[in-house]
Amino acid sequence: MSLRRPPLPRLLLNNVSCMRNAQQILRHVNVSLHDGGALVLMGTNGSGKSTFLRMLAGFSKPSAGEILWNGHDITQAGIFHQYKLQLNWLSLKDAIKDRFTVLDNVQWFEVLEGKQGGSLPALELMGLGRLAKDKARMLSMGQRKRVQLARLLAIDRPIWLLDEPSVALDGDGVKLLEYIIAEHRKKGGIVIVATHLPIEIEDAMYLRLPPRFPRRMTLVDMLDRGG
Ligand SMILES: Nc1ncnc2c1ncn2[C@@H]1O[C@H](COP(=O)(O)OP(=O)(O)OP(=O)(O)O)[C@@H](O)[C@H]1O
Repeated sequence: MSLRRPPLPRLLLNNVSCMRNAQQILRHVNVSLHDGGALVLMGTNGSGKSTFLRMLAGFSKPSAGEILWNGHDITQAGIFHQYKLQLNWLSLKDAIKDRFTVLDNVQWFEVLEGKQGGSLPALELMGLGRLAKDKARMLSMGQRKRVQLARLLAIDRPIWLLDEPSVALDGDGVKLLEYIIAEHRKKGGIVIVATHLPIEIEDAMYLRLPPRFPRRMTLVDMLDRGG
């Protein structure tokens, strides 16, 4: 009988902490993700969800602990070079150029990736096929978010880091988002989502980040008391 070692997690956060502006934002976070895994980050405003994603994207480094990809520390230059090619990052800043067409706004990302032919089908899946030739300045907020989601599909990298991906989406848009996340995971992709809004992701791990400051009385509390 051969004893096989369990596979390494694709991503492992080992006792990770993170400082910003000399303040401790994240403390002792431990997470392991295998192919097809999903993690949902929840927490109040300022609790550190975006900081968590930024650290995974390599924009900031852990102040303690380590982030391992295939068992290698992502902060090592040679490893980071390979690791960053695995990442697809969706943030509140959409990097959409208003002067260019909706299709161009997806296609450029695809071309930079050395790929072709995926942009129009991705826009069609997101319900924007009809607008592909229009200038991006015509888009509503929800449509801009759908363009960002079309980019995820056209670029097609394994690790998705999604910061508030459902903001501005209508009900159908959220269903589409949930669908593409599920399909991505079926192919072995990993999805990490920071969100305030409810999202259905089967068998996802949930990490609720603690508030960073004691909660003070707010206008909402006063209104509640008055009612
Ligand atoms: N560029 C920065 N420099 C220093 N501190 C920052 C910076 N950006 C954010 N912070 C601080 O880090 C903390 C966590 O911010 P972060 O954006 O990660 O929270 P969040 O959970 O994503 O919040 P939200 O729900 O409002 O998006 C906040 O207290 C914030 O003041």
